[in-house]
Amino acid sequence: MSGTSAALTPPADAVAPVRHPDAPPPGELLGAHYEHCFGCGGGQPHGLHLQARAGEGVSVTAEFTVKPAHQGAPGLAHGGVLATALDETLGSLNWLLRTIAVTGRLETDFVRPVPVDTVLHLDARITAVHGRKIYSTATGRIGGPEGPVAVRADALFIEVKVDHFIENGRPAEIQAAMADPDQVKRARAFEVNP
Ligand SMILES: CCCCCCCCCCCCCC(=O)SCCNC(=O)CCNC(=O)[C@H](O)C(C)(C)COP(=O)(O)OP(=O)(O)OC[C@H]1O[C@@H](n2cnc3c(N)ncnc32)[C@H](O)[C@@H]1OP(=O)(O)O
Repeated sequence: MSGTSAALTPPADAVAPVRHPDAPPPGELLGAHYEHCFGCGGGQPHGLHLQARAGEGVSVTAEFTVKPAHQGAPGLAHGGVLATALDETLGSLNWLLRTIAVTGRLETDFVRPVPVDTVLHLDARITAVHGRKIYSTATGRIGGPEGPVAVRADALFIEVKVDHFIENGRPAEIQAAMADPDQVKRARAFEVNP
């Protein structure tokens, strides 16, 4: 069963997404937006270590290998972990717009069970933009990039300013991030008109 709620259907006056002229070229790895991100950071031992790569237009591809730490049922990936993989891949699309945005809504279909050691091949693209609202869709396939769909999602991301993190994040991590020149550089790469 699948279906997209009205909140994830772009309004009639939504526009097509525009790839930023300084977006990484197709094929380039995007890298982690934050070292301690559970989805993409190298500093999380049990994280997903998901690696996203710029695609054509406003699209990305990504891979995530399911590890024993990601189990829900014996030998199978936890659904919340698979939703995280979709969320992270969809979030990385904002590199291509150079916009900072957070997930407002994520609707996920779990189509097939995903065993431990499986490589999940993810593919995501932005479908429309309406003001601060960014509409996107993703699939995760198993057995190869052209294999059967195991999970899919539609999402709505909402554009925010860097202040969103500064005002809401725990001060210790915010101060550490702001003191790290690499982190500041990565945050800038997301900003519109830096
Ligand atoms: C220094 C560190 C830098 C790090 C940089 C990289 C970070 C990247 C991280 C990526 C990590 C991976 C990704 C992650 O894990 S991101 C982490 C998970 N997400 C969050 O924590 C977000 C929590 N939510 C919020 O902060 C607020 O609710 C936001 C900011 C989203 C909106 O509150 P705000 O007060 O700003 O805006 P608004 O309420 O006026 O709404 C605006 C418009 O949006 C529409 N709307 C809103 N919500 C929904 C909804 N649920 N369904 C349908 N529609 C919704 C709303 O109707 C309105 O539409 P319209 O009336 O205009 O038509």
